[in-house]
Amino acid sequence: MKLDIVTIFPDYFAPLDVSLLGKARQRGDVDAHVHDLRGWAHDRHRTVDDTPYGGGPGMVMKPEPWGEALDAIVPPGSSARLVVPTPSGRPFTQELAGAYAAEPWLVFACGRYEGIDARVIEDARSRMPVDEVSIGDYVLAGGESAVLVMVEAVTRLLPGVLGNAGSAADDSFAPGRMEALLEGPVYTKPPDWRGRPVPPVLMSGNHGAIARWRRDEALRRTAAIRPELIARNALDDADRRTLSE
Ligand SMILES: CN1CCC[C@H](Cn2ccc3ccc(-c4n[nH]c(N)c4C#N)cc32)C1
Repeated sequence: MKLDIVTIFPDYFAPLDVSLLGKARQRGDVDAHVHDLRGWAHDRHRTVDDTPYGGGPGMVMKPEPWGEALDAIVPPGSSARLVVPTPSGRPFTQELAGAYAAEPWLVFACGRYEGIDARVIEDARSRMPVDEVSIGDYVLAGGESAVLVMVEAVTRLLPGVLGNAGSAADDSFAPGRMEALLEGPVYTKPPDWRGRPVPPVLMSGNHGAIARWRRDEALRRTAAIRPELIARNALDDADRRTLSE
């Protein structure tokens, strides 16, 4: 997968060089490049913002630097999808992360101030698919944190990145039977810690009983914390018994 990120804070993306994603980059599974938008701002002060037409608070990101940046990064006819984080975007979900993991090339545009001049998105839509996406119902100061979240959620789904292909398939919200259940509790050594034992079933070696216990814990947690998600799952009689307890 090819990733390009345009931002006025390139240092924000130092985390892309660590952990699993850093290894994926070193292996060549992910070809990621971070671009400083100010490289396409040609005045002495490298200006990327100006006052909003119609008045109002704050500043708006000028269209010219963005237009030149996207022209330079995405040549006409290439197959990039532009992803623009914004609080007014469609929700970023595990399903969308899975769709993005199948894309050959994602370009992320990190806005700041009050956002990017709307004509930048309009112009980009004339030559590539553009998604305006939100990572949640709260307001950040810019798009960089959202891009870090999306890049992690997407690249962990790429073959070989997690190093344990089964993990992503068992995620909450991953397609499949555990469609939208919250993760249950996890445990590791020691078997007893501060007088708190690990649930005995997890050390029983009975894989059927372990799977049932894990699903029951996920059902109970989901019913308690996100009851609206229960209906999104294919429940069997055993599930319904657990939820009726
Ligand atoms: C007061 N104003 C309101 C409009 C947005 C201004 C800050 N900002 C500028 C660019 C930009 C990009 C994303 C986000 C953002 N916030 N929350 C989310 N879930 C996001 C996502 N994805 C926020 C952003 C602040």
